[in-house]
Amino acid sequence: MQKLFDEVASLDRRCYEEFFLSEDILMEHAASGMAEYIRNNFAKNSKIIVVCGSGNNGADGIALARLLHGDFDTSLFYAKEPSSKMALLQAKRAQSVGVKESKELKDCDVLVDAIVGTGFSGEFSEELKNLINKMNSLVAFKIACDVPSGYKFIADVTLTMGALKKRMFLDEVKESVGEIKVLDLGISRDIYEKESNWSVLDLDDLKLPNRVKKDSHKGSYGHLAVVSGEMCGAGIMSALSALRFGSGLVTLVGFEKIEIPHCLMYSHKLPKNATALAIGMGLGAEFSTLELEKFLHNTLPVIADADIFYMQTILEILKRERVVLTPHAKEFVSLLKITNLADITIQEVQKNRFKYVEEFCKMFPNVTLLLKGANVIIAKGSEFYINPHGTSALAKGGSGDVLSGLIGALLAQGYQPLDAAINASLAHTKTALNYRGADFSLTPDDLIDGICRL
Ligand SMILES: NC(=O)C1=CN([C@@H]2O[C@H](COP(=O)(O)OP(=O)(O)OC[C@H]3O[C@@H](n4cnc5c(N)ncnc54)[C@H](OP(=O)(O)O)[C@@H]3O)[C@@H](O)[C@H]2O)[C@@H](O)CC1
Ligand SMILES: Nc1ncnc2c1ncn2[C@@H]1O[C@H](COP(=O)(O)OP(=O)(O)O)[C@@H](O)[C@H]1O
Ligand SMILES: [K+]
Repeated sequence: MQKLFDEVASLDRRCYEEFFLSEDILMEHAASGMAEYIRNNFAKNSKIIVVCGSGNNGADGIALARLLHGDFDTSLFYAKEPSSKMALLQAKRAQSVGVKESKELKDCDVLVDAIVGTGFSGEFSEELKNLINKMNSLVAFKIACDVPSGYKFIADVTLTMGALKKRMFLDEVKESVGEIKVLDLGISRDIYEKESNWSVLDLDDLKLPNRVKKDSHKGSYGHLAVVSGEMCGAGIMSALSALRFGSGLVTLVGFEKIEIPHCLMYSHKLPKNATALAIGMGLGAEFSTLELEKFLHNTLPVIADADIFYMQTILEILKRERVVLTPHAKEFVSLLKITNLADITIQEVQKNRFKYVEEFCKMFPNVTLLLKGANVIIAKGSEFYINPHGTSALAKGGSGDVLSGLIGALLAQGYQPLDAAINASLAHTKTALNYRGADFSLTPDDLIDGICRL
């Protein structure tokens, strides 16, 4: 798990004021970290172009060019003339050791974007927009210095300074950051960072529901009841996922007898020994509100998904002690509206995912919220996690039903809701990553099958 920060300027300030590390020392480490990455990954004399802006992000880039000069065919391209104190100093140093300046951009081995970093806000001029488009079109391995400039540069890797920034994990930013690596700034990252209630999950954080008890039987591993609605395939996929993820028993609950796989059970009533309930997937208009509420006359932990976010019944579910909600952005819009928290568009949610998740959790501190997307947010109370390991292979109808089944399985086996959501989400994305077929071909059945190889 790695911590996430809204801003790092205050962490830098602490370095100057409490650790007596100057801006120059920090910058030299930032540039050395980037140089080390290039030295480790590219042959001597490779052609490197560093595109620099006028501020300290540009200064990082100029320092990098100086460090590589002599061992690599390095040139500096000034998108804007240096203007910050450090950029002017770095330019003087680079010039005095003979770093070349280039007036045109061409294909190369490595293209470094050091136009702007975390100090930039606002809009680029047309000229800079065109320059970034040109950079994106070049054939080169692309490195973003600290952050991709304006999140418009499309990087293969972002070498970020000191700590991870939250903004890098917005869904739309996933398009531009590439792989993210954190560089130390002259002290260990553990000392550089402060406390944060936001973290990024690592795949290694996954704890599987491995069976350690020898003297056990199916009843030892819980019983998930999955409410089966109009689109019964959704419930079946959830139920099969739950069985694969260790739930001792899984029953589909509905009014109509449907064809189901032989490993599942079917009932018109909630089983007496159910230990968790999954509700919402493929629900459609199958049940009246009254009928739905019958399923909720108990204190079972609940995983609520999909259609339930458009129904008033969700307000009852929110009062429960153990509950996980798994909306995607559109369903979250409805949830925010029903709860009177906000009346906004999907675009507004996507631009402000962190803010609305925080507001929702403040209002419903008992609820575990999992907001789906390219980067999944999982939150409860004042604890916030991001799972960035999913890929667009998951962008297919039914992927979410599998996720709800995985969460249901862990709830049924006694996991606390936040742990259930975190571990199921990690299992979901790890299974997709393990898939060996073409990325467009992953089906919910492949996901369910892949659970057994975690
Ligand atoms: N703090 C530290 O010790 C450390 C800092 N570090 C590094 O510093 C970076 C932060 O540097 P920063 O604060 O100088 O800001 P930065 O991201 O370069 O952007 C500001 C520049 O943007 C420019 N600009 C503004 N509007 C613009 C526009 N529309 N279009 C184009 N340009 C525009 C503006 O130009 P001006 O208006 O002055 O002409 C100004 O010069 C950080 O990301 C990391 O890389 C590391 O070395 C670690 C140690
Ligand atoms: N581009 C993507 N990158 C990573 N994960 C994705 C992407 N698109 C979808 N997903 C994941 O796939 C799942 C889709 O769920 P959902 O939209 O509810 O689908 P459905 O209801 O059809 O099952 C979510 O877990 C989501 O985070
Ligand atoms: K940059």
